[in-house]
Amino acid sequence: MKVLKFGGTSVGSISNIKKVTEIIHDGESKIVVLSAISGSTNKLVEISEFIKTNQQEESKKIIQELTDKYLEVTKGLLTEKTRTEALEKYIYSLADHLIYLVENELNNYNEIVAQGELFSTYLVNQYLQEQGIKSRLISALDFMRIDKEGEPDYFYIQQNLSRLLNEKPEQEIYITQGFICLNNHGTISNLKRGGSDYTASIIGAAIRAEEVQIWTDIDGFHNNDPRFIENTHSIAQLSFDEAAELAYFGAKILHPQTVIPVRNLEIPVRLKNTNLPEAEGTLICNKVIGEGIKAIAAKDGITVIKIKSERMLLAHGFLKKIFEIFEKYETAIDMITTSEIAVSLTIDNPTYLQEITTELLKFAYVEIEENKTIVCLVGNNIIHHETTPQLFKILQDVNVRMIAYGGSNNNISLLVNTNDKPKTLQLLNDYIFKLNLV
Ligand SMILES: Nc1ncnc2c1ncn2[C@@H]1O[C@H](COP(=O)(O)OP(=O)(O)O)[C@@H](O)[C@H]1O
Ligand SMILES: N[C@@H](CC(=O)OP(=O)(O)O)C(=O)O
Repeated sequence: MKVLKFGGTSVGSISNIKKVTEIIHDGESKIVVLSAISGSTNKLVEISEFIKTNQQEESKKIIQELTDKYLEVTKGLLTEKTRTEALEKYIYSLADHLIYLVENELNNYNEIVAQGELFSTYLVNQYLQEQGIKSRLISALDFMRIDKEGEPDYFYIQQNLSRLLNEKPEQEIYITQGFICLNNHGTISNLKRGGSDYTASIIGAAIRAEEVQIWTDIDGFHNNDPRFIENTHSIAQLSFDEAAELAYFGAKILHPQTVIPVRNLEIPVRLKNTNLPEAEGTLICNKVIGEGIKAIAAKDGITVIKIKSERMLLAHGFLKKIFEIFEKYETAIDMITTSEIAVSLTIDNPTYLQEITTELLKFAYVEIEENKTIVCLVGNNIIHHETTPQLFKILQDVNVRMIAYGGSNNNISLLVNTNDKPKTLQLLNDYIFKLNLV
């Protein structure tokens, strides 16, 4: 069985839902994971933010926009009166519920942001059934659960998912929600923004799927960020390691954790374009093909912490002391460079920056630099490849704050000012891809 995930844009309009239907209605039994209609999770997050600050008028305006969008898609998609009425009733009671939360200042973020996926799956399932397709909606809240560390609870997921699949076998399509889950207390939670890809790969691992497919609005993984660079191209094949590095370092097309559940089970992940199903897309699997730089990605919102101490010189245990502080505040470090008297490291989550700084100040000088971007070059055995030294030519044109080279054979990372990101991506693109260095 395959698992097919369709993102927000794929379910974001009537015409796209019809394209999704054509793709999934091929006679084979499958699990279909859907995200919320594009833009709706952002609106739900805004509602939650406005509840926090008790901005009732603003919240109600967004609730109205969401209601209008949901009604528009429903009316444009469904033709049977009873189904349309059931959906309309659902939409109005969702609006009433959200207004109730607003008026009573009840900010349950997790419950609010879950509504996008709950609606899109309900709608698409009704549409498929109206088309006479054998489709069944199974709620992610009946099987998808994370433990207290936030990791998928595979035993629970497998048991419950197989029970639900066996309850009504012989469906062509089992639809479920991406992103949402239960936590270890059994209350509603989620897999973090963009987490529907992760849902698909967790399900893929749980059922030992033949393949996990991620359908979006572009024909696979591109060699550079298409939002900043023109004429990027799709990469036919990436190894799990290469894809994981690119996703972690900002390639938005894939949630960073997606490859984790499927890597050891060797379940391939295929990235496909809903608007161009015939395009090959990108196959992510265990095979490593070629050497050298395959793609560039960039991750914003990086903070540098420079820790300086005269006594660092020859002082063993200095780094241990630093790392223990980051461990205490559960803050991951992405890049690190050292000199005789200073250590610079980067974090992408500044939640505990103040607390970390206070503890570091007890034994060192600390400088903080914000608004940095990690630009990451990825490819098999990149650090040994003969063409890689070419990339250092760009250093004369860009202000590079830090370089990580050799931490892994597949990755070279450069830290630059976020303002310089487009220029850096373009320069690298010109040097590497236009000059055909790979
Ligand atoms: N290296 C890359 N390759 C392909 N797409 C990328 C890359 N980096 C960023 N993107 C962006 O990722 C988008 C798809 O991801 P996303 O918006 O999360 O889709 P969905 O809503 O379908 O989950 C593309 O439209 C593209 O702009
Ligand atoms: N709807 C959620 C989950 C998700 O994965 O969405 P998308 O597949 O559209 O990136 C979000 O916006 O974060």
